Amino acid sequence: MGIETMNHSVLVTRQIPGESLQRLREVCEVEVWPEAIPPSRDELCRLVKGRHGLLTMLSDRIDGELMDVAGDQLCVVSNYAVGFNNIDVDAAKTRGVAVGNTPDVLTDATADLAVSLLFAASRHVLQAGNQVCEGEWKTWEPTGWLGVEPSGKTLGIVGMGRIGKATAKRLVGGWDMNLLYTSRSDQGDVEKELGGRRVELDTLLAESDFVSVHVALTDETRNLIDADAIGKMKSTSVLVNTARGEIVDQDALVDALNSRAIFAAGLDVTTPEPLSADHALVKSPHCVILPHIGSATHTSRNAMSEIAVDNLIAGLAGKPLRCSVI
Ligand SMILES: NC(=O)C1=CN([C@@H]2O[C@H](COP(=O)(O)OP(=O)(O)OC[C@H]3O[C@@H](n4cnc5c(N)ncnc54)[C@H](OP(=O)(O)O)[C@@H]3O)[C@@H](O)[C@H]2O)C=CC1
Ligand SMILES: O=CC(=O)O
Repeated sequence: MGIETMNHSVLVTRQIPGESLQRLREVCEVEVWPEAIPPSRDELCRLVKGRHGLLTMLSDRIDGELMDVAGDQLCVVSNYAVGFNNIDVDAAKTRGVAVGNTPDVLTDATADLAVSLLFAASRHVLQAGNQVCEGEWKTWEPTGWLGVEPSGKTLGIVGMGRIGKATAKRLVGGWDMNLLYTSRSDQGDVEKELGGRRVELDTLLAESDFVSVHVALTDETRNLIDADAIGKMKSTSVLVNTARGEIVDQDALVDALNSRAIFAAGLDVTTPEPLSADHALVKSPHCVILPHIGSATHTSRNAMSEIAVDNLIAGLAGKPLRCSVI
């Protein structure tokens, strides 16, 4: 494979962890964007020209225009993520460009983070901790920092995919929660294992004490959790989103948190990313926001590097990708 691809040129849009880039350098010419901040659109357009392969991130918009700028020789785009809403897959299909992602290896890490956010939001973990850091911890207060508990309550999983299932497994098994979920596809195995019930979104929102969002971002799921949807939630409920910011209407969420229409929210994803420090959600005492760190463990990120590089090498050689989204 090395001989066939040796004169191929690949752009990697950020440094990635692990040793896998070394493998890539053995089979083709590699340029890695050296900075932590992603290349601008103009920079990306300049950098993709003449490349055979791209190893991209969520913040890189890979559309038909960019593929055309790259040129006809482009044969593979390998996304360093399981989500691939930043890539125009139809445009890639039309141009015969293979598209890969990194599923499974980040499922546990992301489900762990969803559970962490659920607890952080339910128990004011961030805000209470900040009180200590700011020297404002005066005394033990019988009525201070009162939160809500998941044990024995109802969990609503929006999108019973890999991460949705892993999150449900943790919370049903560990905290004895009752499970409701939405899914387009039949999930008989989940119901057998976890005893859940598949329901319409409206029912899930109305009956759940904790709602965790795990659908992929598509045209159908953009703003799925809008003002109307949030309006159906219980005033004591907690919303967690580790999927994509665009799935939740943030203005509606701000209103709901400010008016105490829901109890709290925990977000690993926002629109835009990064969210400015003066955004109402960041300021809200009822919201915990993390900087999109769902898959950020050594194990997951190293494994994602391996898959992303395997995808790229296979695509350059015209072979089926290890994990293809097309
Ligand atoms: N915060 C982070 O760092 C991370 C975030 N993510 C996000 O989590 C998402 C889920 O990942 P993963 O569980 O591995 O993916 P899966 O593909 O296993 O699950 C995606 C789910 O989305 C549902 N879905 C897809 N399209 C639609 C639609 N149009 N309408 C309704 N439901 C839809 C699928 O439903 P069905 O089964 O019916 O097709 C499925 O349940 C990723 O797409 C990504 O955005 C992932 C990893 C890390
Ligand atoms: O958001 C991360 C991903 O892998 O998708």
